[in-house]
Amino acid sequence: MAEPVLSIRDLRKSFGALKATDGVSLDLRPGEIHALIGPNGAGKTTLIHQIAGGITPDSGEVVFLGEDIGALGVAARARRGLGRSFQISSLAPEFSALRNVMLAVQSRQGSSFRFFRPVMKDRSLTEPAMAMLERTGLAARANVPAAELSHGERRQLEIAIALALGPRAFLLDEPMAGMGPEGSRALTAFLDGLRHEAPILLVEHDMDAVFALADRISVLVYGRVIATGTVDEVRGDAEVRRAYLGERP
Ligand SMILES: Nc1ncnc2c1ncn2[C@@H]1O[C@H](COP(=O)(O)OP(=O)(O)OP(=O)(O)O)[C@@H](O)[C@H]1O
Repeated sequence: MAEPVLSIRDLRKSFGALKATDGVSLDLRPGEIHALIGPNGAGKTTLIHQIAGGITPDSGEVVFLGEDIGALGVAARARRGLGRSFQISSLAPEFSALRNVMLAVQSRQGSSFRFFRPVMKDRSLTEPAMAMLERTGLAARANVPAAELSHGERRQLEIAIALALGPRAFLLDEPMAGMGPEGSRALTAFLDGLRHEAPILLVEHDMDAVFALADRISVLVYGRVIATGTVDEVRGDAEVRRAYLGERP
């Protein structure tokens, strides 16, 4: 089997007496969507932040592309190709959608000797940025300030920005949140194709999306992975049904 792109080994994080991450190990393999599901407060977001670098674990390892990245900060992990799109947006609201993506393209290219050229006329920035907006279905809204985009459009923009950074893996925390049924369907189709570009660790409450997309699912309950498997394996797992799926209407 191909080497995992991302490996988490025995990660632990407590907040006081609460074990938010209680010995979590999981892998993200090339080409896969690995969904992380679990009830509210199970520790999904805390885990994602430890992988991205925003929260320091008490112990355990995060290995990305064969390198232990535990000592690196958020920006250094992003530069290594850990792409993120979070519930909390990092867009520049007054800038157009295009300009927001251009900033990402620029940070990837490095910005030497750029200041002599008017940025919006710099085709080495506008063309790749436009291509990303086209891929995420936002090209027609390129000149609209991020602040005026709808919630769903901002999600598309965040993904365009993540793509512009040339990710080797994606961490997506509830990308479907706040999307209408139409938006969820469109985003599901988009993520379906994206896995071949970079594998995705997907935290998501929308079970239709999870069951449609996931190659594997890990179920987190009280900071522990109680099951990992294919959709069918996880749906048929008695402990999962009891702890999580069974309690849903
Ligand atoms: N900074 C913090 N200080 C103290 N407790 C925290 C902190 N961050 C998270 N927690 C607690 O850790 C547990 C896990 O929270 P987390 O947000 O990771 O869960 P989650 O699975 O992402 O939940 P949800 O599905 O509701 O987003 C919760 O009990 C939460 O209250």
